[in-house]
Amino acid sequence: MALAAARRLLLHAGSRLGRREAVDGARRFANKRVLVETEGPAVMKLRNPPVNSLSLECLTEFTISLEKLENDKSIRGVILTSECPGIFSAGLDLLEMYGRNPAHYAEYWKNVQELWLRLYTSNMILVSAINGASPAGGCLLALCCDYRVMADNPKYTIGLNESLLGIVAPFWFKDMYVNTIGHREAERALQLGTLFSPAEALKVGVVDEVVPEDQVHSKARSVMTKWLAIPDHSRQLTKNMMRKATADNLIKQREADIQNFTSFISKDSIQKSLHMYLEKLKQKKG
Ligand SMILES: CC/C=C\C/C=C\CCCC/C=C/C(=O)SCCNC(=O)CCNC(=O)[C@H](O)C(C)(C)COP(=O)(O)OP(=O)(O)OC[C@H]1O[C@@H](n2cnc3c(N)ncnc32)[C@H](O)[C@@H]1OP(=O)(O)O
Repeated sequence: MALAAARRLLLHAGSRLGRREAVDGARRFANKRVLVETEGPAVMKLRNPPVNSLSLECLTEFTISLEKLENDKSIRGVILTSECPGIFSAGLDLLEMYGRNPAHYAEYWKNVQELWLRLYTSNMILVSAINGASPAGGCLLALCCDYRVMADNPKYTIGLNESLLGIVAPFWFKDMYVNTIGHREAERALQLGTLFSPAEALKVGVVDEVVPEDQVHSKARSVMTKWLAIPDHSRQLTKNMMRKATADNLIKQREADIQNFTSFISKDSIQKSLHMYLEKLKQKKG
């Protein structure tokens, strides 16, 4: 209920902002954690500092922005990137999965599923400009895209590292990984929780291209131009043919997946692992 109300408020605020900024001549709309520019190729920028973690609010704003873009028939493609220096996205917000109650876990997971289904089955062309670290849920966002361009900076890593946290990537994360890099590579990377450097990610196929950091956005734009030259109807039908079975696999068991997540994440042993991981992140500083 609370989330539905927040969603209505955000949609309303979003459309108000949209109108005001359009009057200013800049075609863009924004909510607090997601900025969308629709001048030229549409660009969606995550801005949830310090690390673009996907909190419930961030997920909601992201989903709403995507919905608005989908509803605008003049927008055929979106570049997904980050406004946080050095970070694409740190993935799901660990604080949404630690020390909360089962109802919260269920609500959070429903929203993670919702964003994934919308992104993965989007009719728009999605290109990610990966300009920073992209672990776990950050990698998931990138994997939803039709093409991934990553900055050539060895400090940036990408991959599904869940097993390093003592948690397990859900079957639909795994399915998408397998679809992208093949069964053997996915099996190894998932068990080891591998975070790939840009060069390794390119080699294994997690990303499609690695370019110097200052060229990530221009490359993403030129990729978009190429993809926009393909007729929408044939490209969309082809995308749907490639992705539908994977999305349907979650759709047919969404409720069971929410139950699985809630009971798994509520376990004392899992909460303990998350606590240790969060402590490790804190200690990294000191
Ligand atoms: C049987 C199975 C059934 C169902 C499945 C069940 C459950 C499992 C599914 C769960 C799937 C999970 C997916 C995820 O995405 S989990 C999140 C994984 N993310 C990570 O591991 C990234 C962790 N972060 C980092 O490695 C670094 O922070 C990063 C991104 C490289 C940036 O480094 P740096 O710039 O040095 O910044 P800091 O580390 O100092 O971080 C700053 C600040 O942010 C906090 N923080 C970092 N990441 C997160 C996060 N993901 N969520 C929340 N908060 C995060 C960090 O703690 C610091 O906080 P502080 O208060 O100390 O300032």
